[in-house]
Amino acid sequence: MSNEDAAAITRRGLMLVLSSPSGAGKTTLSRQLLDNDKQIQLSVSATTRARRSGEKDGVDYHFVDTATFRGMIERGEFLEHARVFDHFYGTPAAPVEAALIDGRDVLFDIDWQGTQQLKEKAGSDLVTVFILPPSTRDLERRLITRAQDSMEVVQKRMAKAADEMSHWAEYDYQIINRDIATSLMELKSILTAERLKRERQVGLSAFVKALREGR
Ligand SMILES: Nc1nc2c(ncn2[C@@H]2O[C@H](COP(=O)(O)OP(=O)(O)O)[C@@H](O)[C@H]2O)c(=O)[nH]1
Ligand SMILES: Nc1ncnc2c1ncn2[C@@H]1O[C@H](COP(=O)(O)OP(=O)(O)O)[C@@H](O)[C@H]1O
Repeated sequence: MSNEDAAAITRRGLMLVLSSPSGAGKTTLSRQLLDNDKQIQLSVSATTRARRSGEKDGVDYHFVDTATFRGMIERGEFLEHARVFDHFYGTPAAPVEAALIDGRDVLFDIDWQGTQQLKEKAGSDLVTVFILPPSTRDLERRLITRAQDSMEVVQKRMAKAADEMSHWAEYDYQIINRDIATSLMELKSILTAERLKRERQVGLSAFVKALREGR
């Protein structure tokens, strides 16, 4: 390797997990990060919940029925799966493995149960971020203005928010999502710093060796 190869230093892909109570803004942040950064791709989960308007099958989620979901569990197709709000959600393993081998990063929008399962499997490849709302009132307002769920579902999600937030300290980083542009900048900063970690830049020793030898 010569000095001109700095841009080609091989890097190990990382797994970036975003969790939050429903309505805190992780879908919005994920979409903006994915638009901004072509080195990271979304892990598209399978779910048994109904599709919301504006959501696309295969893009936001793979929308499946319960029998299909159970079949996927039985065939060992999930990296992790959990029950959230009376529905099943799971992360298909194959696309994640393919991306990481390729040195691409993967973004996960999953709950604390899934994060714990991934921690056991992925260890140091995992970077976890918890998104908090600025206040309870903002959280409720966001769930209502999203206008995608019935009032009953909104109430259910509010009731579960305290539970979900009790897991905040299990995450590496916490972002309070007041203003979306600031939160996006903070998230991008985390990703940039994590990518620069020595242990992720697996091609670095060869690069430095070449530098020291004047090649
Ligand atoms: N464990 C796990 N949780 C997931 C997965 N996909 C989504 N979730 C979580 O399920 C919860 C509900 O997601 P969703 O129905 O899209 O509602 P939203 O978060 O309010 O937009 C959120 O906390 C998601 O992070 C998954 O594959 N595994
Ligand atoms: N920083 C923010 N300020 C105001 N509204 C926000 C902010 N972040 C997200 N929202 C809005 O709040 C609602 C819920 O956000 P969403 O990303 O769907 O949350 P989650 O995926 O965490 O359930 C959406 O209508 C979104 O446009």
